Amino acid sequence: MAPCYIPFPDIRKSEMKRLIRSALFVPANNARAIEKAAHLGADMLVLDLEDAVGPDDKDAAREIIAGTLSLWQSSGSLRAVRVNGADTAWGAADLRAASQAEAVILPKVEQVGDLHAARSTLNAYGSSVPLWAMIETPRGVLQSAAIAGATGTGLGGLMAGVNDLALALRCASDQDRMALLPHLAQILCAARANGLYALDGVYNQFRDHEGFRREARQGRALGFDGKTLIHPDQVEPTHDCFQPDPAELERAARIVAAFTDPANAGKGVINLDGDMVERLHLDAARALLSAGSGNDP
Ligand SMILES: CC(C)(COP(=O)(O)OP(=O)(O)OC[C@H]1O[C@@H](n2cnc3c(N)ncnc32)[C@H](O)[C@@H]1OP(=O)(O)O)[C@@H](O)C(=O)NCCC(=O)NCCSC(=O)C[C@H](O)C(=O)O
Ligand SMILES: [Mg+2]
Repeated sequence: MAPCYIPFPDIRKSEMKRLIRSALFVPANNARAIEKAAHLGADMLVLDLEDAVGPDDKDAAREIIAGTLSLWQSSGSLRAVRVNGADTAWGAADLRAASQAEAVILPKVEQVGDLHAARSTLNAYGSSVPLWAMIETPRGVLQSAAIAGATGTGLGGLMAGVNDLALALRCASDQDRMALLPHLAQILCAARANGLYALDGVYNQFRDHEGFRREARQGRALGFDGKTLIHPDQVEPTHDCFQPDPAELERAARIVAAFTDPANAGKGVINLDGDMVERLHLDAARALLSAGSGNDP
């Protein structure tokens, strides 16, 4: 399966970036899931050495990284490894073993120094693999602007870790995530300000398909590029949700047509069916249409 590329839907830039709507966590101690993951079409696969693996299995889990990366080579997915934190007994060895991946996910990033430390360790192994930071503690949320600004460390994106965050905040994660929304918005804003990917947190009730779709739509409305996932059933609905729907494309085409109309030549703002539409909306509409067509805006 070939990876999908679209222009990053950031209207300030027209660079081509890989589409990452779905990032599926796959426990490193689950051989069946690792094999199955290769055929699920997720945009990113994350071999998880951290929370999905108990302390007794950590060393064995690390041993299967190279084989898994090779098994996933033809999957078309971006192949990532989530390592244990640098403050654990396993973090340093994990980082070394993960240096051949296409992305390394660092859990519970709380300060810029966490990124610099990981980068210099990886550099010492000759690896320029991009880093992704999970923001999942109150300190991490408060520091998210500084963390996201450390793009010189090869930072590619931020992921919201809603389970750890809700636990640490002692807040509820039900009621449409009302208590988490300000923190999710802060993570999103930090990523957007620095041109990074931003992925929403996981949805634990993997048999509740309607609830999952509702939460995925909410994440998209917040501005996230995609969602982190825990189960194969969540891949397809995520892809459905995180791409422009026909109504959005149709409206974008009408905005472009309206500004192309000679009657509107030179206007900065127009009336389109009772909505005020500005030239910034024109730029966004062009970006959306070219994302749909796979061309540069
Ligand atoms: C949640 C699960 C334990 C459920 O597993 P299971 O009971 O096996 O579910 P199913 O019987 O419905 O599984 C159907 C088949 O799908 C395969 N499967 C299941 N999950 C995955 C997966 N993640 N990737 C690939 N394949 C998967 C099963 O093997 C079945 O296959 P088959 O036998 O052929 O039918 C399980 O889904 C699971 O372990 N999920 C991942 C959990 C995980 O990684 N957790 C840690 C990351 S989330 C996190 O930490 C977020 C963050 O840090 C935070 O703080 O929020
Ligand atoms: Mg976590």
